[in-house]
Amino acid sequence: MTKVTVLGAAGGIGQPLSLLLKMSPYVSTLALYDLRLAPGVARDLSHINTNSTCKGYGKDELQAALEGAHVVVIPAGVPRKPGMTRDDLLKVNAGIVAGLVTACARFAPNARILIISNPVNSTVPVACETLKQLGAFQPGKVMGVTTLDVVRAQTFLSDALGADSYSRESMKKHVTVVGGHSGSTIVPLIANSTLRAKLVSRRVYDAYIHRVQFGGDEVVEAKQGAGSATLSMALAGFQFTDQVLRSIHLEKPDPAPLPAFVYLPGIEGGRELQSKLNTQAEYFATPIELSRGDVARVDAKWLDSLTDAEKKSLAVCLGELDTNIQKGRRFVKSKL
Ligand SMILES: NC(=O)C1=CN([C@@H]2O[C@H](COP(=O)(O)OP(=O)(O)OC[C@H]3O[C@@H](n4cnc5c(N)ncnc54)[C@H](O)[C@@H]3O)[C@@H](O)[C@H]2O)C=CC1
Ligand SMILES: O=C([O-])CC(=O)C(=O)O
Repeated sequence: MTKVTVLGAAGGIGQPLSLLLKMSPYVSTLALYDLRLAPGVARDLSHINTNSTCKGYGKDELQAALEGAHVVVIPAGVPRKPGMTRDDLLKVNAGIVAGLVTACARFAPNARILIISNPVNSTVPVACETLKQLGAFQPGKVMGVTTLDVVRAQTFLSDALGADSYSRESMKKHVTVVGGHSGSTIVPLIANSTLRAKLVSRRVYDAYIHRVQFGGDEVVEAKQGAGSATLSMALAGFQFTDQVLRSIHLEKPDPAPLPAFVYLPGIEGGRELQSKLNTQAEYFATPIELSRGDVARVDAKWLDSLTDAEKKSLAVCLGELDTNIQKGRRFVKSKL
């Protein structure tokens, strides 16, 4: 019996994400919370003939939505409009995330908390620092969701190589993304040297990296002020949640293929990764090992096979990432 709670469930991401979760065999109770419309969205989904129950909770029902939750997914918060950076969202979204994780600490203290709300590079530090202050921080249970970068990196790699010869599905084993979730903090890594060489010889490598890093802008501009990626994000958010759910449910789940943005000092292998990266940045998106739904270890193996171009991207990423992290930290400190 697994209860999943979505906070921000009536939004552009929340609705399709909830639909996908309603289809999951690993979810028995789906709780949808939002300041508006959640009971309506939940009633709609509750007519679907899968085995989970689905209930909506309004503004004053956060406690009931969270009680007993094993996994809490947070897509609550404002999205970008053209001309804005993700950083511009921090002022509003930091307060929303801090408020919601405070409620998680009270009502679902052992739930895994999956944070989608932007800017992830700062909202994850906001969540972790808030939980630390409450004495409720369990580092392996807080994960920033950077899966959309991975999904894009795979799709765009197939496009850049020629989708006729290189299917999108087959790209899953060849590329991942580390770093953070905005602009140049997004660092795609192509593990397959033959594919990498093909991109370089076609002179499309730099354009490919740029497209992955700024894929969010493409959608924001195309939606002309009506928000940012919602459907591809719902799929990405579902893929990541599914990875966590499989780790909770299955005796021998497949190794987790998707990275997460996590607090390194609190996780086995994290300090080693930090020291190998030679960085002060305590939060970083990296491949993870899950155990019963919690991040048990982070992996530094990928560092051994970086190309010069990837090393350069990583250096740029680390410079910017720590600034984003400190902004999140400062927000929490300013509320003391
Ligand atoms: N991690 C990632 O890769 C991505 C993150 N995002 C981010 O996800 C967030 C949500 O995006 P959309 O769904 O498009 O926005 P949206 O505006 O369509 O939906 C957000 C929902 O959050 C709700 N909400 C606001 N404050 C709340 C609170 N305190 N408690 C519960 N619900 C609350 C709103 O009522 C709304 O229904 C944005 O911050 C966006 O930037 C978007 C795409 C990708
Ligand atoms: O670009 C945005 O604001 C939304 C987002 O994080 C993405 O699509 O990657």
